[in-house]
Amino acid sequence: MFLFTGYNFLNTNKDSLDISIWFNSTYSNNTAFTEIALLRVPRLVNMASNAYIKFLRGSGVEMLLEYVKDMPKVGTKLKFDLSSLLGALFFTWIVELLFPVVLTYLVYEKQQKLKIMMKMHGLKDGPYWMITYTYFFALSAVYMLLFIIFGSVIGLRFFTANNYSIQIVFYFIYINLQIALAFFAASFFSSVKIATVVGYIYVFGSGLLGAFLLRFFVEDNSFPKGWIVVMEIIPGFSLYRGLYEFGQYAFSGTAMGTSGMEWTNLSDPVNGMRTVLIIMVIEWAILLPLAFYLDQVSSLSGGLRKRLLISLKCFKKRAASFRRYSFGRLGPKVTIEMENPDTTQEREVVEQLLLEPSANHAIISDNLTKVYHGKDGNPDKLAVRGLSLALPKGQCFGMLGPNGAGKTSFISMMIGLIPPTSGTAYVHGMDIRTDMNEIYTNMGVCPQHDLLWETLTGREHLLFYGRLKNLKGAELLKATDDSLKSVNLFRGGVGDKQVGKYSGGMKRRLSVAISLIGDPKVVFMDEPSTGLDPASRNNLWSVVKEAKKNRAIILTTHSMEEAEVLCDRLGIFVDGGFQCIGHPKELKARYGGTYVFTMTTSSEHEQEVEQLVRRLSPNANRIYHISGTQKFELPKQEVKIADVFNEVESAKSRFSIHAWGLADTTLEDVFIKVAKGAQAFNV
Ligand SMILES: Nc1ncnc2c1ncn2[C@@H]1O[C@H](COP(=O)(O)OP(=O)(O)OP(=O)(O)O)[C@@H](O)[C@H]1O
Repeated sequence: MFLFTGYNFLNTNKDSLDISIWFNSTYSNNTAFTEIALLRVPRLVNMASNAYIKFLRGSGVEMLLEYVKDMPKVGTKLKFDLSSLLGALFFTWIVELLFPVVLTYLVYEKQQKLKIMMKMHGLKDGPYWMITYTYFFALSAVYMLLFIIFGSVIGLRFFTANNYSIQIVFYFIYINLQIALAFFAASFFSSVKIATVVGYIYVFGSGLLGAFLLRFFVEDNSFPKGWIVVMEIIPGFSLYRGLYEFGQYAFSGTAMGTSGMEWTNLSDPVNGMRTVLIIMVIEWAILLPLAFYLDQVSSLSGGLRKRLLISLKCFKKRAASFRRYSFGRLGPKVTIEMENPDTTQEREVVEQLLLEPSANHAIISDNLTKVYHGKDGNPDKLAVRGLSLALPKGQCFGMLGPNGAGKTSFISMMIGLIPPTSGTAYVHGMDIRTDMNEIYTNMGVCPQHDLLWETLTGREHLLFYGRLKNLKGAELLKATDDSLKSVNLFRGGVGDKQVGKYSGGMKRRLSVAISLIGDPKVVFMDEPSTGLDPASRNNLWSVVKEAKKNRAIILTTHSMEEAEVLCDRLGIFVDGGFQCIGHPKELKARYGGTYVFTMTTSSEHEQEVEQLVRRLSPNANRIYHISGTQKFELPKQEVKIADVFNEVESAKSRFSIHAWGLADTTLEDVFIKVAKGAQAFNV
């Protein structure tokens, strides 16, 4: 830096010194500024004072105290733009704040399985990405626009000095890169909490490192420029560098009285903006397809794991479609000791259907198997053992089974939530391993746990899923109203309340309505009536009864009553396989060829009760006995109901009977018998 100074000694008599000093500065480098320092001029005054003393007292005299007096000057307004100095770090943080917002939203949809739910109802990957990307782009664009407008309105040179078109191009490219980065990062997270923490650490970390590390290297002329470019590959750093350049040009403009960055300045050797723009465009073009690909193959998405190698997938798809319906069963046959006759019969039907396809069958499960691989030294768990099932249209099939039997695992494979370990299933002839996207367009799902957006209303959910099922205009509005009415969410504007304010039962009914909207031909319902009060449950049953007329429904339930009311066929599922399959009445007849006789007396008459039962039925079997209450199974062929009444009447005259009853076998009795037989109650 050069300092030019002019002295005009106006009066130098013995009494007073009158002097004018002019000063100005240049920059050390005439290609562009490198640094700007505030000028300090007391030295000039001291030099003039020294010269005056020497003039009066001789050249040997020296003024002892130097630098004590500031330069007298006229009052000026300090032109100092704080934003230009602080800007880079502060504005990096402001711009980057959108990153954790986008990331958290994407991971939330994945964690809550909302994304897979949307896919299950027919939303394809392409439109999902386009809609989500456009939404975040619009959000970011509005945010950045307000950022520029606000900064300009309050007059910060950081915004007003630099050419607006450069700023707009820079922010446009950066927000695209930031969204692509969020999509990319979302593939690696399955927990919203962790994603949020990591997102904010990235924002603050990259800003601070940019300000204290990158900036240091940028300003150090000896640091290799190539390394700076490598560092700027990190999007937070490229953002920092761009904002740093805006700040530098705006601030130098302040000092020099010129404007900030113009397009022509992009070719300045010290201006890193052009490199940053190029890096960001290339990175965006790489990150976006990479994120899409990772989303497809990532198992963390909670969805069906796609084949990692696309070529392998294509090969398998071709092979599978070639084998479909021609080679019979796929996958290794699971050996099941002493397979029961119902299962064997169902397996044979499936094999026949694979050889001679029938358009009448909506669902064919062929030897479907699921093994959960044990982690941390735990053994593998065979959750579904080579399940074969053929379900014609218009039938509601019920899966009953104790907890942990494998019902949810079976449904999850059928709806694409988890991949089968071996075997497969066909939905209207389409393979669940390869054609899930096509299957989704004709499938309705009511999952075990409600997958709903807390902030949307019930009606909005139905409108959204209705649109996914290609309903439009008046047809969509009618279907939505009908759906809300059918599940009792129409009256009193309940359907227009946010789902976050719904009770558990209301959410359940909405989930059922969603599974049926758009007339899907195959519907899976996992414990649909869980948590419903009796009135709502009855209402739901009539909805399902109506719905099953022209579609195939598979439902899992723990309610025998529900199974009996709704299902045309039942399978009792124990320890990964069916123990029996049949119509509820048929199962009751088969497994329940007995009446259940119950009598409660005082304890001293228990013996007499047992004798009474033996007289009625010599082969009666006592199944329950506790403090005076006994329960017996009486083979139907040995017992006449009239005899039972006569015996009880005559017993009443001999001892006191507190209560008694005779009941036909219920489905619950069948269930307990079958499940007990399979020794499944150790779960
Ligand atoms: N992700 C998993 N990893 C390991 N084991 C699992 C996993 N999911 C389920 N299991 C095990 O597989 C078996 C079947 O579970 P599943 O949830 O399919 O049973 P379910 O019949 O639906 O039970 P419920 O009626 O309680 O919902 C259980 O023993 C369960 O512990």
